[in-house]
Amino acid sequence: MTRLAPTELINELAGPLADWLPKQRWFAGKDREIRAVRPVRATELVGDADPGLVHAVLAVEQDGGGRTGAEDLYQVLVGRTQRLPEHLAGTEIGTVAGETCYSAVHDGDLGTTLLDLIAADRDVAGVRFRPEPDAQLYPGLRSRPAGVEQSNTSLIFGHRYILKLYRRLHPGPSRDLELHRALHRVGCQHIAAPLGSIDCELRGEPVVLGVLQEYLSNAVDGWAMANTSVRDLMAEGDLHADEVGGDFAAEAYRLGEAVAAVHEDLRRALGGEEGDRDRLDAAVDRMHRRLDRVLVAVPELAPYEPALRRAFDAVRSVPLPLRLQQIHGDLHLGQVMRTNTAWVLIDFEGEPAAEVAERSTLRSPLRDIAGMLRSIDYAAHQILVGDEVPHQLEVRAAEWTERNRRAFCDGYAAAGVDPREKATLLRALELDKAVYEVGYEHANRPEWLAVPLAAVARMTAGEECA
Ligand SMILES: Nc1ncnc2c1ncn2[C@@H]1O[C@H](COP(=O)(O)OP(=O)(O)O)[C@@H](O)[C@H]1O
Ligand SMILES: O=P(O)(O)O[C@H]1O[C@H](CO)[C@@H](O[C@H]2O[C@H](CO)[C@@H](O)[C@H](O)[C@H]2O)[C@H](O)[C@H]1O
Repeated sequence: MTRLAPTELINELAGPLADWLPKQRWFAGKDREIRAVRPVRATELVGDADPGLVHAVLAVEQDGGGRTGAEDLYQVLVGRTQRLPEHLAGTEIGTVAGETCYSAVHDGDLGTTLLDLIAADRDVAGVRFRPEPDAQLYPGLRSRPAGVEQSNTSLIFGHRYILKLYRRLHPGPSRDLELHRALHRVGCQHIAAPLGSIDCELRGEPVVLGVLQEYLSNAVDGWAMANTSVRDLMAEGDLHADEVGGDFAAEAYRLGEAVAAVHEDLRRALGGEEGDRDRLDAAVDRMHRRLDRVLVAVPELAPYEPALRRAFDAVRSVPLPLRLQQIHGDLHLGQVMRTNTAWVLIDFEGEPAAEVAERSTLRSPLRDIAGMLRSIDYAAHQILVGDEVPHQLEVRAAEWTERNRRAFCDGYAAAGVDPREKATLLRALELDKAVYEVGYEHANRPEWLAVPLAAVARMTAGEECA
């Protein structure tokens, strides 16, 4: 079988890729016209069989959004075949030189190739497939794509492994992999064990393309669990949060303990330092800048601006010392999973809004706590969005939130320092997160904008507003 060489294939496929990319959930530049798609590198992983498999890194040039000429890097896996099986029909990208090209992450047999290459510790033309030193891998398992595709694409292998393939690539070390490795080294019980990785060099720098992890096959994510509890409560409008079957407080307590343990493990593994007044001021300045940006996009936030700025400025005079260290950076209920035995934190990529280089700056652990407290508030209040809400249910939502936020802080305090002791900083961090959420919901889920806006209103109630 004579085939186009991989780079030639991707060059020929550039037009169809430009149509296909914006339809993918993980494609970050949906709002800007694509000017060009070029292969930065293309590697044949399966060449002598049908289907074949090509690994490619694309440079996608887009205009608009004030970033004219900006180029982003994306990872794609392209399957190529003479005859696309019916079950893969929806995955087609285009046809080139008589072969149908399709998104290979949907092909369970091609997924096996990735696992087998990691297990065999192979290099293929500069793409390095590595097992972690202590990993015992069983090759040969077929893959299936994880149901939820978000910023990246994850493949699940039986009940054993999950391989996260990063889509938008950022040359340089992967925070997600580095922190998982560091936590695993100190025996952290609240992460999924890292088992392998895929990387290559791009523009002279290493870039992590994928991370293989232990698959938590019996786990439920925290958002789903909290929602079940809230629904149970709402269905029983006359009962209090501690009287209904689905009470979440014991889980919120355990979650607090788990987050404290991960913070302690991060300190043991990677150290920390004491923040000074300058660092505190820089953090406050970042809060103000974020508020400036979000106010432009969402004028509904304007009435709360004076109270928000006061809450941020209050941080300038909080007593030192302030402990800084590596933290999760993007902690919310969707980033934690409950297995039969423990809460596990996933996805240590860091704060989505921050530049990649900035994400590894040492931060206050209170930032993670603020993220989780906001998430508990979200779980109770998003369920009421859009309906004429009976007062009774609003009271129930407030009770649920209060009960579970308290339980979470109690759990954290039992295993570490009580976050409520630093109330001024915690309040400012929560408000900063809520401002971020206002921007996020406005851009992504406008129907949920009311959730963080109402939270800002509640948290600043009683204060003089604009
Ligand atoms: N180790 C794991 N075991 C089981 N499911 C997982 C694991 N890691 C992630 N997931 C599932 O995959 C989803 C996406 O994972 P995540 O790392 O957050 O990827 P993304 O960067 O695309 O958001 C999670 O919400 C969770 O449902
Ligand atoms: O999933 P990511 O880590 O990329 O985070 C983004 O999406 C989150 C929504 O999935 C968003 O989280 C917000 O909504 C959650 C409920 O869906 C809630 O639990 C969080 O508290 C709230 O911040 C997150 O802000 C955004 O960065």
